[in-house]
Amino acid sequence: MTAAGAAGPAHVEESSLVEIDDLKVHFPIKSGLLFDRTVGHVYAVDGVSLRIKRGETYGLVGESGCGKSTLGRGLLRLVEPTSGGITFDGTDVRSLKGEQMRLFRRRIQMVFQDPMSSLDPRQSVESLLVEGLKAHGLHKDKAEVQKRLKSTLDSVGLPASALHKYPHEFSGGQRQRIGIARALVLGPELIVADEPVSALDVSIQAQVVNLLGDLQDSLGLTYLVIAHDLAVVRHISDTIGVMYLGSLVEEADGDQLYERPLHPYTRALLSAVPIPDPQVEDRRERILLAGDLPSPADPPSGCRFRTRCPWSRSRCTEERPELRVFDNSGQRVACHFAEEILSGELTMHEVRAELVRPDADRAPDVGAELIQTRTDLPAP
Ligand SMILES: Nc1ncnc2c1ncn2[C@@H]1O[C@H](COP(=O)(O)OP(=O)(O)OP(=O)(O)O)[C@@H](O)[C@H]1O
Repeated sequence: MTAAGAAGPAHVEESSLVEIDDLKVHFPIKSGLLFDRTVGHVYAVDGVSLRIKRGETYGLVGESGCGKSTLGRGLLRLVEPTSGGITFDGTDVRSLKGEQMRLFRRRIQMVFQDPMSSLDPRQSVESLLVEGLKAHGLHKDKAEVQKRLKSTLDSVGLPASALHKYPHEFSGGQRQRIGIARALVLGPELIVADEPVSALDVSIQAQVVNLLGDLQDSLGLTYLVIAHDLAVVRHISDTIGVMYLGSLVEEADGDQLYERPLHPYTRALLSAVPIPDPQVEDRRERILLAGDLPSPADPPSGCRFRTRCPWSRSRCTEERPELRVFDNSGQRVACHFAEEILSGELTMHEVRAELVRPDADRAPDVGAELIQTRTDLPAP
């Protein structure tokens, strides 16, 4: 039985387009004059299991360096996984070779963060779009190609005249539309969007997010959206996975994760997202994470998060928590003490939580206060 199969969310029984099982991507660290000695490894992805249902958006969040992009690239085998299983629509991706691999790549396309650096400035939009078709031998019928290019541009809200222009002639948002068109032109089933809106102005982000939603509805696409920003992922994701130092620490339906974050890392991430309602914003708890993200070349023993966790106990040093089903809601969490933390039974130790109390009788700058110990932590 697979790891996720053993302890997977309710949606495992539904049709999964992507199944990732205990995936590991370890990059060797080389040394010596000829860089021929392996002196260690960067554990970029270190045992991730997840399912992406056909037609859904799976949002993967976590701080920079936690392994999100490597997971996305490993799925396409743009980096070769060290171990683990990847199944796409029932096909074992890791066993594909040559022509089979080429055909598979057409079914999954990537959209990158910075359209300016992912689009060659010397190529016209037409040439950028035809490039993918050429790689798959789909460029021979010129009339058919023109029809395809124009309808693809139309689907991303760009006029046919854009074909003869160059990337620098477009705004950031339009360039990202070209990046999306380039992914769409091959008719993929899954799009891996790596920080698709992070390089854009906030006012433009919503337009691109809406476009992705419209395309999903009209074309039945499945998305893996990678982002460091929970606010972006919340609006588009059916399921959200939270990554920390190469591992998935929590997974839940979008609303569930916001209503009842279980993992201390998710709680800390959510406590940093601004809430538009000033009354709620004033009352809520903020958890400040102590210290920096440890190096993925030298991860802590046991729970990877324990060095920054205000609730960690000795068991966390000794035993790495499995991603397990929390209750019959399907929410999964990798924390030994999720139940005790949620109920308030477990005391934070050496807490560094920034708290604004609802009944504060102090000046409004109380947010800066650091409290030492708090036992009655409410669910955020
Ligand atoms: N080709 C590589 N060789 C060696 N180390 C790598 C390679 N690619 C990524 N890494 C390392 O793997 C870790 C995870 O990187 P990754 O880019 O997947 O993280 P991320 O969460 O996507 O962060 P970001 O949002 O900054 O891209 C980082 O420590 C990174 O330096």
